[in-house]
Amino acid sequence: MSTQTETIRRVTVPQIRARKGGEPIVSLTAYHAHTAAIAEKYCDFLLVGDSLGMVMHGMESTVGVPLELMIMHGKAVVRGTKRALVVVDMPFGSYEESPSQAFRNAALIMKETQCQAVKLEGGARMAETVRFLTERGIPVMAHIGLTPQSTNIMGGFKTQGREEDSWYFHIEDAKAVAEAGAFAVVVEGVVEPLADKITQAIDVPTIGIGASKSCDGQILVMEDMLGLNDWVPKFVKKFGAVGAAIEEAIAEYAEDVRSRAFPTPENVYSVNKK
Ligand SMILES: Nc1nc(=O)c2c([nH]1)NC[C@@H]1CN(c3ccc(C(=O)N[C@@H](CCC(=O)O)C(=O)O)cc3)CN21
Ligand SMILES: CC(C)C(=O)C(=O)O
Repeated sequence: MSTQTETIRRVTVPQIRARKGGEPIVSLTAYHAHTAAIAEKYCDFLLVGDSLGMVMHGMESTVGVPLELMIMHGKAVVRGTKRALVVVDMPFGSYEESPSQAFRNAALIMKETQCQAVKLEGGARMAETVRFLTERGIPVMAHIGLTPQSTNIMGGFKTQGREEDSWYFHIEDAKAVAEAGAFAVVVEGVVEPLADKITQAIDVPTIGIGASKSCDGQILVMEDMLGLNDWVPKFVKKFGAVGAAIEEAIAEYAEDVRSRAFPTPENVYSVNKK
């Protein structure tokens, strides 16, 4: 009898990179082991996004998210999955200072969580860091357009590229990170013709969120597309009504507790018969 167990291989970075111009790449954010296990049945990669600070922890932006929180949720998602590539976001303040700061924290994220790649925000200004990490064994997913960690500079979460004269800079950002070795680029919150131009300008996949179907793949915050959050950005399509389903179940539970309809005999332990 063979003692070898069948190993389920995770999707790899080169496999994602090779999907440029092919079948759209499917991805979602994931913050917990159980939802990640469901999502990986249908997704090519899962992102432990720093949006978790807002979605799970009630923060007003992603600026306050600590590295430890990213590591904690990264571990949960890696433990809960077998097949999907897992990317963990580098939080604000953990990588911008220097390439060596970025390497130290990215290596910590990878060692602690066993994820396959990290994501960081920024275009041309982060190209040197993207190259530094990639050359040292850390795959990097870049993130351009609307970069939420810069909310205090932008004065909110503002759609980018509404003025045509700004397109050049976004396209240069995409080229800079792709040439520096990023294996994919998240393009967030940009007008459709710009998303199209960015996708055509680089030879690695673009992963769109609020960036139209021109991109090589799509990502959404899982809670948004499930219909768990009341307010969602315009670019979200709600594919479910999970918030309503949770409320219905909790209301029924409360009613059953108050009327003593729950627990029922099936939910109660019995004494051993002598
Ligand atoms: N739940 C959730 N979903 C997300 O997609 C998400 C987060 N949180 N947190 C981190 C960032 C922030 N994101 C956001 C948040 C708000 C808008 C927003 O208010 N957009 C306006 C457009 C404003 C404009 O046109 O300038 C909208 O009406 O959709 C966009 C992206 C995307 N990310
Ligand atoms: C919205 C996605 C792309 C993200 O960066 C996040 O979840 O933090």
